[in-house]
Amino acid sequence: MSDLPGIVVTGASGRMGQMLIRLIQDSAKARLVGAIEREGHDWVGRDLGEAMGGAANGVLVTDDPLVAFSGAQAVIDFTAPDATVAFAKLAAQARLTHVIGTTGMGVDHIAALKPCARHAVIVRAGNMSLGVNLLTQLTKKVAAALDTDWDIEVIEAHHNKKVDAPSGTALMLGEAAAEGRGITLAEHRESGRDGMTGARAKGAIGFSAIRGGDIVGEHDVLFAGQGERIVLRHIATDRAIFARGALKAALWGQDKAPGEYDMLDVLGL
Ligand SMILES: NC(=O)C1=CN([C@@H]2O[C@H](COP(=O)(O)OP(=O)(O)OC[C@H]3O[C@@H](n4cnc5c(N)ncnc54)[C@H](O)[C@@H]3O)[C@@H](O)[C@H]2O)C=CC1
Ligand SMILES: O=C(O)C1=N[C@H](C(=O)O)C[C@H](O)C1
Repeated sequence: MSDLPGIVVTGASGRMGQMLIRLIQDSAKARLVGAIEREGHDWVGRDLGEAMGGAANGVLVTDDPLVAFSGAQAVIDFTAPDATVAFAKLAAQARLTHVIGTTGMGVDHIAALKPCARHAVIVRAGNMSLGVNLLTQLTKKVAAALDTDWDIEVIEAHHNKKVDAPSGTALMLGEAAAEGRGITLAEHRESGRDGMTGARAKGAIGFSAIRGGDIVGEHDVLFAGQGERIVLRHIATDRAIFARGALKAALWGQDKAPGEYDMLDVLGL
């Protein structure tokens, strides 16, 4: 039996699930000990390696988190909000580090994580990449330097299968801009313009979402002034950047006290 932390991946057949499984299998710092899919999914009960179109790897895909979590040290979860809350309760009982990449979480979902974080480490971020997390810091700094004569818009583009908008990353960037300005995003958020919207509210932080094709994820933070504009941009071309961040978070969490953390904590930014 290896001493390397054992990791479970939820949403194993998903875009991020498969990326994570490949990364962990190739890693010298962790081992893959479980794979979870939703009840009724045709991968459940199958060997994971074969389900992914390769050689058998001895990991059976299960829809039972209790089975998968026994003997694990961390779970990496890129699924859907309700599923993530259910996983958080079980991960807390098993004292596993829970890395949450799932976006589209509402206030109730986020509130439900609080009691879980009393028992286990939770690392949650709408974007696990180094580049985006650094961009949040730059956004905060620029927003702090400019007054409300500068309109702030977060523009994001993603593939045509994405189900939530604005993206988790866009919301992180919007929160960073709000923090820099010393306001709350909840009170100044403007999104979903259509029809006779009226003029832009001074001081609003706006969101625009593009969906199409296979775009991995692109984010601009636009500061639009009179006669000049500043654009801070991140372009993701490979989902591996998110998977690498998530694995880093799972390993980082192994010696931390229970609580809620984000990627700024993990990356030391
Ligand atoms: N934080 C970050 O860095 C990133 C976050 N994401 C987010 O991760 C989530 C997943 O993204 P994708 O992999 O592109 O989606 P996807 O749709 O390809 O995969 C989601 C998987 O979760 C599975 N699933 C749903 N409910 C489940 C349940 N109750 N139990 C087990 N499995 C369940 C689905 O069957 C599917 O295989 C989205 O919320 C997305 O926005 C995606 C990329 C990066
Ligand atoms: O759904 C995606 O694909 C992505 N989701 C995250 C988000 O909502 O920001 C991160 C990344 O942009 C890809």
